[in-house]
Amino acid sequence: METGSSRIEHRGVPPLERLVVDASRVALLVVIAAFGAAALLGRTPSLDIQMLIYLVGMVAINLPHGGYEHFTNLRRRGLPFGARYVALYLAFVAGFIAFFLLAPVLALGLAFATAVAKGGHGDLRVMDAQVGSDHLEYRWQRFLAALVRGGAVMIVPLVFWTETFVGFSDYMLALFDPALSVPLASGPDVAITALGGLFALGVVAHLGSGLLIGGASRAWLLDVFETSLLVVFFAVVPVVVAIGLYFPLWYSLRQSARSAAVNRQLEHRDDGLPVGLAWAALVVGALATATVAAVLWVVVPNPLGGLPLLPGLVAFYTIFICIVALPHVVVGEWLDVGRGIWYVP
Ligand SMILES: CC1=C(/C=C/C(C)=C/C=C/C(C)=C/C=O)C(C)(C)CCC1
Repeated sequence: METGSSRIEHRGVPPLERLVVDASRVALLVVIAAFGAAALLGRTPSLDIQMLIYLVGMVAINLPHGGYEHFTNLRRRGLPFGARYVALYLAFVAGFIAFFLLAPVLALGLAFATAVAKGGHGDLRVMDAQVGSDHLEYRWQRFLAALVRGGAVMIVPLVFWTETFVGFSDYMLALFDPALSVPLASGPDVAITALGGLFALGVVAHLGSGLLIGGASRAWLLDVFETSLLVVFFAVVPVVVAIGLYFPLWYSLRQSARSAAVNRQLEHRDDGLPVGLAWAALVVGALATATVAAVLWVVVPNPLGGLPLLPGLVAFYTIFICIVALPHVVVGEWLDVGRGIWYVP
């Protein structure tokens, strides 16, 4: 089935959006160079600094962007639709919180899958809108592309930063029960090696099939570059910083470029809401998000996992963001068949 054509004319992409996409690539390159050089000099920043970078990147930059994405998705779509969307969203949030309380280890697996789905699916739509996806002709190719780009966010750091990855995963489980730990060793582990091997195979299958089907097109070459960039980024940059900078510097930047490109193509560029109402929608959204965090804090047995403040906050915030990110993907994209949060006309 033919699904993969780029739906926005790339030659006509206005410079600002192209600059923003370029900026996301440069940002990752700069971070790779900085942390690569620091590692060579034996001066990698302390874990405390890494956790601060994570919290600032995720709370101050990534979270507001998430609110903005819902706002741009829901505007002009009418009240009944918006109400259904919010109700479903809250149902998924409540369901995921309940899942964490009942089966924390499985729920943590779902949280990691959410990060993969959000990073991968979101990036696929950026390729459609900005980078080019002509080499992804079939649905299975698009699925593989999303799996590889999203997989880079979780599987590459699991392989290269195993101890920190497993350690923080245990911290996250400690919110629910301090005795729990992930069913993986912290050293070299068969399951981790197998997952890494499968991921490498996925990269080869994704880029190889793109080349066989579409030839060495500009879109394919850019895909090779960006996929390699993500893999190197998550291999070289310590995991806490890598994930803490990926979402603001890659995901949010590129989604804002995508939505700017899409808005430019839409007939009515204004949001159809009086200024006061747009403001109110954003404030209500922010308060609702804060309420989810407060509810989570109250229902979770140990909100900071009995840990010192910084690791406790990283663990709590990560569980929280995964809980609100799951419906972002499921309700905002998969169930919203008419448009979806990563809309590309
Ligand atoms: C595994 C792991 C982490 C997990 C991060 C995750 C799972 C982030 C998810 C973010 C999402 C879903 C953002 C959406 O906008 C940390 C805390 C970096 C610490 C190191 C190990």
